[in-house]
Amino acid sequence: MLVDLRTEQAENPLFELALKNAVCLGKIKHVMIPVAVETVPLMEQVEEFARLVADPENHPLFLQSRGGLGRTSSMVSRWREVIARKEFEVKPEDTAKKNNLLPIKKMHNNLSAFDEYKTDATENKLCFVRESSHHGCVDESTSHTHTLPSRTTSGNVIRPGQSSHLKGSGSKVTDSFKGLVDGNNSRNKDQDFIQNNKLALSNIGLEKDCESCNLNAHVLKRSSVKSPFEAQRPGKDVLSKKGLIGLLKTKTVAPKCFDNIRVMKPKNAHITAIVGEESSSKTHSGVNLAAINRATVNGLSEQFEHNGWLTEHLQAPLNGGQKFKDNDKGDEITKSSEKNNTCSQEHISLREDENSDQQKVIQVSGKNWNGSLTGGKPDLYYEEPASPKGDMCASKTGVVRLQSRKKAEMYLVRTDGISCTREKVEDSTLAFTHPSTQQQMLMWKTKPKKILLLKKLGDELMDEMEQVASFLYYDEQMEVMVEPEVHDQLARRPGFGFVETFYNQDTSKLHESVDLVVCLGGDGVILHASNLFRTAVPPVVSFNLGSLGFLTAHPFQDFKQDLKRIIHGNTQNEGVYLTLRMRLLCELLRNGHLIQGKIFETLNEVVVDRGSSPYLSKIECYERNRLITKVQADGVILATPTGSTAYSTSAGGSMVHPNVPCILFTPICPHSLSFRPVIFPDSAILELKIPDDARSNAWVSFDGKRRQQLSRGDSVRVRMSRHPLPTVNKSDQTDDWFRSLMRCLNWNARLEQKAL
Ligand SMILES: NC(=O)c1ccc[n+]([C@@H]2O[C@H](COP(=O)([O-])OP(=O)(O)OC[C@H]3O[C@@H](n4cnc5c(N)ncnc54)[C@H](O)[C@@H]3O)[C@@H](O)[C@H]2O)c1
Ligand SMILES: Nc1ncnc2c1ncn2[C@@H]1O[C@H](COP(=O)(O)OP(=O)(O)OP(=O)(O)O)[C@@H](O)[C@H]1O
Repeated sequence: MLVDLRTEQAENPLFELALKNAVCLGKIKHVMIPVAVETVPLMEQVEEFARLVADPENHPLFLQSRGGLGRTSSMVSRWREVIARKEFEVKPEDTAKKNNLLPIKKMHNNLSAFDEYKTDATENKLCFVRESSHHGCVDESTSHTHTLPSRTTSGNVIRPGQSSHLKGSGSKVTDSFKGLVDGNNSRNKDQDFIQNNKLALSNIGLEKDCESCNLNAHVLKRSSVKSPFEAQRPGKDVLSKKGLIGLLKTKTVAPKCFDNIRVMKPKNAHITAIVGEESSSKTHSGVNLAAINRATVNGLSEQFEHNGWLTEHLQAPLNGGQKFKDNDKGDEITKSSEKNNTCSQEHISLREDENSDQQKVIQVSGKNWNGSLTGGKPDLYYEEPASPKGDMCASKTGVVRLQSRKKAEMYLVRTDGISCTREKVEDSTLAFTHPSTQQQMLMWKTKPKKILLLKKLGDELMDEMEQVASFLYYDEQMEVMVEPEVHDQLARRPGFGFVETFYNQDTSKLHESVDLVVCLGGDGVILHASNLFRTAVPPVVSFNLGSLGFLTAHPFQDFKQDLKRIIHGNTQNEGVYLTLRMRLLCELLRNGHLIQGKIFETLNEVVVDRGSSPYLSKIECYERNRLITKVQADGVILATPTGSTAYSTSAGGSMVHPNVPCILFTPICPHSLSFRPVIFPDSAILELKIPDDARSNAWVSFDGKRRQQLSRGDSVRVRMSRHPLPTVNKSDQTDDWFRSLMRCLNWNARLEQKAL
């Protein structure tokens, strides 16, 4: 069976022809699960795929799209999630025991969506393999923790192929899958489903590949990783060059040398497409994808005329019935056996009736095709005959010279420590497909209900608090929650009995009930809000009632209209923009061991300084256990992009747009002229340690609070937190940021130069 994810036309008309014919002859089942380019498959589509895999009648099964666009890998990785989740649902107790996991309900409480997929689908191993999908190969990857966003695409209908035995399977699919998920009495069916899918998974040789290329370094034991988020961080040796090279060695990839004719060939298949001539084709074991006796090549001539290579090289009329001649020299294009591809004696023949442009004939045949099998799995390959080695080109002097137009081909291997993908670089051109950071928009799926209203400390701003609270309760029918100290005052006032509160001592569950946080005050209130939410933070909207208010984008006088827009935005089909502000997760360590309860989330920065000691502080700085420098200074600031405009700026650090994923490393008065602030990527894991030979202890503080001493041998380990603080933009993230720079820091305010 061929499962086809394409929505676009195939580049290669031969492939389409071969496929149509094979389907008509009932030699292959062709199922379309269309996924638009640069989107990921919907869950129903993945479930449909899993169902197809579960049916042994569909084996061997090929999954194809077009290369380098990520659809096959998304499908495979989501497919694995489905199997894993399915397995967990079927035998939650066994699986949970095996993995030391919480039952799924409890997991819901404690973990986020992608945590839920922590199962034993690959026997606690995560390994990564992906064949280049440019070659229509079976594509494998295991990004278990990747919960890809589901997107609505047009034409998500799952269409069975023309093959009669597939007719009507579309509706059955959903039902049967539903049965598998819901019914207790379908337990055996469930187990078959899982078993068959797991079998298919092992058949594509993931474990084998890992072993064969000595990829132990890339295999993570899931059970040893407490949080899947942690698991996403590359371990020390996960990115080892040796491992990656080993992985690549096991993969054979046909060279791309013939851009405009690519013929997809399965193992042992014989592809022939002939107009007006009978040609027998053998049926081999395995998928008979392209076994074609006869095909009408409608419109082929036109397509070929527009296709570079052929247009250039096949202008001369060719003799009917003759083997295709290379230019006028009459050489038959024959590709001899290549060691790696074991593709021997394939012929590309193209015949054209001398007198008619309309009767171009193309014949592609391959003998002794062995395909390229890695770990026993079937691959589809493009048969790529030889192409001309260079291009004729006239120089200015009129001399015609031969210029090579072929650049070295390359792959891009990406890994996040768990999964690994290998992509062939199109036309050897390294390019970004999209920016890595984008503006985020908040749209409520259901209307928000509960609002946490915060104000700056003290008796100030009680009137403003009343105004906002009554607007939210009486006009917008919201539940309003305030801090205990404010509650003591507000709840006593007539008409404010509705306000609720919480226990300051335990705010760990606060994020589960609060939909939106409204802050009244300056930047300090937002820092305070950040401190209240140690894990996930609801969206925060802040009205400026402070002195500086760099982070408080909304003027207080607009509070009614802004809150309405935020609360009802989605019903008018327009969301509000958010800035996801990165926070830092900081852990205190003593002699390399975590100190219980000493974990902090900071929005601005963590500072290690000399405190009241008159001596220079000596701080060792490590990045992933690699000593990067010994600081001799008043201290070091590790700041987020949000914090870059606070203390870090005062110490000479750059001001960084809040959407840039990075960590700033800024020294405070370093006693070395060469020590300049640097910026690390957000993947950095930094550690600031007080060495044993330091003259004195140091101090550490988090957003200017929770200050504590660091003794010799103590350290603070800092990394990006998985929980950002989302702030609602007044306009958008860039506009808000520059407005704050100008309003609060008088950025680039200078009397303008007069004209001469
Ligand atoms: N020399 C300095 O610049 C210096 C010294 C100590 C602390 N701070 C900053 O103060 C922060 C704590 O703030 P606080 O309100 O609790 O103390 P605070 O009352 O001392 O306020 C410090 C000032 O920093 C401003 N500020 C806070 N976060 C900011 C940000 N992200 N961008 C721009 N300005 C910001 C505040 O508006 C306030 O005016 C610390 O996180 C630290 O960044 C700065
Ligand atoms: N509800 C609160 N509970 C406890 N501390 C708070 C609360 N609100 C603010 N703070 C703290 O009070 C201090 C002053 O906060 P404020 O909102 O006035 O900001 P600020 O830092 O002075 O900023 P700005 O310069 O923008 O006015 C900060 O240290 C802040 O962390």
